[in-house]
Amino acid sequence: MSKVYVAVIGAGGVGKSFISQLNAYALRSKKYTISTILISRSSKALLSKDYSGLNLTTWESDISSSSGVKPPSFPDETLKFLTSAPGPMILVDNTSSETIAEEYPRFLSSGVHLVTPNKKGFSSSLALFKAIYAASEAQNGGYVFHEATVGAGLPVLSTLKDLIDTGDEIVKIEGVFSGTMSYLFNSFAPLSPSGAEKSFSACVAEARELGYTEPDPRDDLNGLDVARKLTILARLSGLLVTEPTSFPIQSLIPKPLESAASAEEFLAGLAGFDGEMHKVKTTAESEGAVVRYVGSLDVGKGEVSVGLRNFDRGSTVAGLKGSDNIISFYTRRYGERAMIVQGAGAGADVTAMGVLSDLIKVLERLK
Ligand SMILES: NC(=O)C1=CN([C@@H]2O[C@H](COP(=O)(O)OP(=O)(O)OC[C@H]3O[C@@H](n4cnc5c(N)ncnc54)[C@H](OP(=O)(O)O)[C@@H]3O)[C@@H](O)[C@H]2O)C=CC1
Ligand SMILES: N[C@@H](CC=O)C(=O)O
Ligand code: NA
Repeated sequence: MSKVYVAVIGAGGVGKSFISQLNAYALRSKKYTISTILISRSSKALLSKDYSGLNLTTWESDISSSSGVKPPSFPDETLKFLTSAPGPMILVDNTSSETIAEEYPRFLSSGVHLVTPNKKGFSSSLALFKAIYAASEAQNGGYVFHEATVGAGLPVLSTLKDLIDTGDEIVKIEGVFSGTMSYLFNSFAPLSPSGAEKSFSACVAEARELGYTEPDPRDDLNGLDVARKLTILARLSGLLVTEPTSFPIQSLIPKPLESAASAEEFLAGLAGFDGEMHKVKTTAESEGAVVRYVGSLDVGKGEVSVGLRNFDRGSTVAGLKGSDNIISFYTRRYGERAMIVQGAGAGADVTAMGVLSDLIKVLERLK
């Protein structure tokens, strides 16, 4: 059995589910002994100082007991602890922290492998994106996988890689890229209404409760989350978008709430603007359509667009359910009839599945 070390930073919705899936995987694996040496939240952490491994069944009560300690400083103490592990080391970043993402090149250069659903490293400055891949590709660099940064566990980035690696040309990628936006419009403006009409703000509260939104739901509603996903797809397709804000993004944040001091203040004020979204919905209905939030990347033209669009009631996009994403790849080989990936695009379990499958990809590549 090969012994592999894992450090988990971020144990919220996705992180908790990831740890539970990792525990089950470790128990059934006949090939790898997995030792989890760090689980860290923002102010409490569990460390296995002798590298023997933490208990993944009791970690949640352990971290809030006296075993929970102040997290090691990031990046210095964390990097030192990880690189002193007596075997291959995999860092799992389940936060949405930009500060952590900025240090990925340092960890990768030190031979630490990285898997993450955090979009920040791959969709902020182009310089950071390039530095991450350069560090990974350098001699003794760690592997990097981030499937869950687009479409959660759906095989979006692996599909894109397969298309490109086999010599296909990406023409256009379009669809519904946000589980939150999908849920909001599928519930607020459903194809076949059942029961009482729901307000937009009530749907936002539900999406948050279901764990679909970003830690701060304004990052979904301002369109930036979708813009980040399209930036990742664009860059991996060879279109070197400089920032996720380099193209027009339609924000659904009402102007007066742009200055809200916190997510809580924003959510408390949102109901006061339900009338605006109701108007958008009824305008679409009066044209026999439904409104949905979509994105499109035209690689040939170098164009990216993110925002609301009306869809014919018979279209596939109009008929999506729950938090479903749909991503259509138009390529030279797939021509007019796109290759389509569809399914739940947010939620702790489906995202954690994407993160764990990336971790397994790292394991399979270890010598
Ligand atoms: N939810 C989803 O459906 C999807 C999420 N993702 C991505 O997954 C990531 C996690 O999302 P989610 O689990 O929903 O978010 P949560 O807000 O539920 O969890 C975030 C976790 O990160 C911890 N954290 C934040 N900053 C730090 C830090 N500096 N050091 C250590 N821990 C830190 C938080 O600590 P504390 O517990 O103390 O607050 C919390 O445990 C995000 O990047 C998100 O974009 C991607 C696809 C889908
Ligand atoms: N907030 C995001 C989570 C996944 O990336 C979404 O709603 O799609
Ligand atoms: Na994915």
